[in-house]
Amino acid sequence: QPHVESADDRSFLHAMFGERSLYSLVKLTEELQGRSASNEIRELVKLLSKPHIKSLLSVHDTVARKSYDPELPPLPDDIDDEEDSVKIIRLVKNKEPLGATIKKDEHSGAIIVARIMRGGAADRSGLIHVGDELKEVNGIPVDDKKPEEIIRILSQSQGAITFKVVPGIKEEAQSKEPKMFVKALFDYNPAEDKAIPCKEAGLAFRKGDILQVMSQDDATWWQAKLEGDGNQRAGLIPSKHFQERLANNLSVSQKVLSGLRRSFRLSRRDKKTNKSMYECKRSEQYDTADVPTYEEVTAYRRKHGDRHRLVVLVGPTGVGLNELKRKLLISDPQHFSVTIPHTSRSKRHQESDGVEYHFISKHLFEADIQNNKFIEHGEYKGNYYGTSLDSVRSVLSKNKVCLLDVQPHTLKHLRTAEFKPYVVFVKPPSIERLRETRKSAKVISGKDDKNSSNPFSEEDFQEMISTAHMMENQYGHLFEKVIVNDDLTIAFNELKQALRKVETEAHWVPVSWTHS
Ligand SMILES: Nc1ncnc2c1ncn2[C@@H]1O[C@H](COP(=O)(O)OP(=O)(O)OP(=O)(O)O)[C@@H](O)[C@H]1O
Repeated sequence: QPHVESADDRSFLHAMFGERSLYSLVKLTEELQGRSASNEIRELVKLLSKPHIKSLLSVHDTVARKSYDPELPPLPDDIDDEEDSVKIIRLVKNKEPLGATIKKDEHSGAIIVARIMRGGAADRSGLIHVGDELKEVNGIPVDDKKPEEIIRILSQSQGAITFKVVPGIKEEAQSKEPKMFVKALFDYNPAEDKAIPCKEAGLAFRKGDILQVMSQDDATWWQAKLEGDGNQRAGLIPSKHFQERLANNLSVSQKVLSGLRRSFRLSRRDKKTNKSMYECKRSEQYDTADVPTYEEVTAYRRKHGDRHRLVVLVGPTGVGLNELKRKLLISDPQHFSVTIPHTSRSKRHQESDGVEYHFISKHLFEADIQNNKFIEHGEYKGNYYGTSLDSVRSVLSKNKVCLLDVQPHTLKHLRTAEFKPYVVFVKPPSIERLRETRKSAKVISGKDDKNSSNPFSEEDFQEMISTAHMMENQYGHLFEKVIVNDDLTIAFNELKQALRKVETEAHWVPVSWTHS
């Protein structure tokens, strides 16, 4: 043909007509038309005319023609020189949300892309950016629409969505993936949060969860992922600052409420003498000061020969802290140990200094209180009793695991790089289970001086449960492990296993504990 001029075209046609497959196809067509009588042929015709075979062939043809690029709307002929350059973006939407939020600019009234969620569909496309101005969605102008209306249009559309945007000013190139991990110290559910700009974009988490913070660009809403969750998409979480403000407003009402509750039974009793010890001031009990938000953490694994983390047991009186400590000590006396308390009372003759107690003078005891040498101290019948920081150090320096039970308000003083406390909260089971399991247990009463031990009363159980509740509310964010002391053997095994894990496996600790 005269119009086939170039040598390239000619050699292409020559090669195509010389193709064996084309030859076979032509032969096949002839055969099919000529001999329609044969059963095999009829069957083949039937197979080839099935819709899915047809669509397979059609897909093949589309791919072979490379015609899978989106068909863009034609460019308008009369482009106004004054008009900003626009970008036409076509995204195919599946069930996954787009992962972008929009807002109306207060001054210009323009619809602006406010956020792109890391790892979401919009982010992965690389086509939409924060600051882009949205002009049209599927050909519908959006300038005059409210963000909610636009969201409705988006959520109703399926398949390909075409956006017309005016690109915003280019953002700084994203720095490499941030690696800040935080432990959440509160529960968060975006569905119940009135403040969040978009509930669907929120990330729900529980107290104790580890979050990887992906972006802190926004002062009120950070973007984060749950650690260890396969999901690559980040969600919105309240920033530390924002949560602190919220929580501060809340805690005023909480304080009023807690004032109405019955007070703690404050004593940790001296088992030998049944003394009430370690009273704490009411102001101290309610002094949480720092609002629990997030704590920056890092992975930590104890190296062989390193000191052990201090094991701190917390729980309401009578829940079984001493029982659990005793069982641990018996199970491995070489490994576990407890502190020796100080007292200002005089030594009895069957006692030895440094065994039952460190016996010191009242004067020295008072000086030590002044110098903050005690974790807890108290007075009973004119004598002081207390647990010193040095008594903990002494156990740890022998490379033993130190078991300590304290009032929860002392936790914040113990949370240092030196002690790295592993805080276990021992919780009572339901009141029904308390009645069943504690039938033969004795509450060692410190209320009278007669060293009496009585069975638990119904009131003891109720108080145990309400105190546990209160402790969890107020200090729950500091507990790394919660053990319900229902069946003693089960609780003990759970504790022992948790302690072994902490000694041998990597886990999260506050960043400040690792660079000292
Ligand atoms: N799981 C359990 N089942 C049955 N009895 C239990 C259980 N745990 C503890 N007990 C019993 O309950 C009583 C109180 O326990 P324990 O003295 O260990 O409590 P505690 O938390 O140390 O209390 P306190 O702080 O007042 O000294 C003891 O008689 C103990 O044997």
